[in-house]
Amino acid sequence: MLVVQQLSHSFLNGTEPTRVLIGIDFRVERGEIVALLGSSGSGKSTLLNLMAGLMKPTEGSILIADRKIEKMNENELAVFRRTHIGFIFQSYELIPHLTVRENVELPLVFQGLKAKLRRERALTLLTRVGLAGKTELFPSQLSGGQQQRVSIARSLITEPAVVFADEPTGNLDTATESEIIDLLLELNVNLGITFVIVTHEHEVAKRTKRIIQLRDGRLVEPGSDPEPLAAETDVAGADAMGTVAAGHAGQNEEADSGADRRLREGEKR
Ligand SMILES: Nc1ncnc2c1ncn2[C@@H]1O[C@H](COP(=O)(O)OP(=O)(O)OP(=O)(O)O)[C@@H](O)[C@H]1O
Repeated sequence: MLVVQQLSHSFLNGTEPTRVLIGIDFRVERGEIVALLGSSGSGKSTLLNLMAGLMKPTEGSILIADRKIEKMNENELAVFRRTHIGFIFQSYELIPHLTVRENVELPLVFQGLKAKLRRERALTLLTRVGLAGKTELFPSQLSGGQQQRVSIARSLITEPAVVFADEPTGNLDTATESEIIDLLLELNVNLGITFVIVTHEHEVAKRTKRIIQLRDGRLVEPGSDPEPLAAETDVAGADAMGTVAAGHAGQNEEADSGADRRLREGEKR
């Protein structure tokens, strides 16, 4: 399903390569929900960027749905991300001048799906995440927790093989954080969605069935003492993944109607 094999990555700082990920090996099976836990600087964002194909690893391999991410070219990656990977960001990354429903429909516009079908699927998912009465509002009319529910519905609309949630509760208060994790767990159990939740918070990680912990670029062996983590938020990760949403703009030739065009233009702004 998701297989990370002997993954290492170095950044070139001046002439000296700095290794930030070293020999990472793990797999996430279909229908699993796992937390990728690590303190600031442990390498979470780098690993997420590699798994999403935003960077090529120095060594090793990543398979998602039996495709080798590091072997794909930019066009193949763009299509693969749109169809096989869902993203949930700390800062939601919703398009402000599109309605809640239009935001959720957006990934399907790029797949050329007919408006009626898109609408039906978006409404079904919005009902599923508890937003049946909010579909024609704009993101700014919703609370942070509700905006994150929209972003969760959007991440599921293409029925991706895996959903990467990058600090999904980083902007939320404790009670709302708990509700959002409840929703992810429920979607995992009842719809079989595969989630990888990237977090620096033990409280979030320990609610999942399995924790993959990173420390200084290496995986911590299960059973070893967890390291206390700094209470910092992962803005860098959300920013990096924001380029995924931005990367969609201009890649659509299939859409047909005025509504499609409005959605597309909305995303380019
Ligand atoms: N483009 C880059 N060039 C050089 N070094 C980098 C680059 N990006 C990240 N690093 C370094 O790689 C290490 C891991 O960074 P990364 O952002 O992956 O960690 P993180 O666990 O996501 O941290 P945070 O939670 O603070 O975002 C850090 O030491 C960081 O300074």
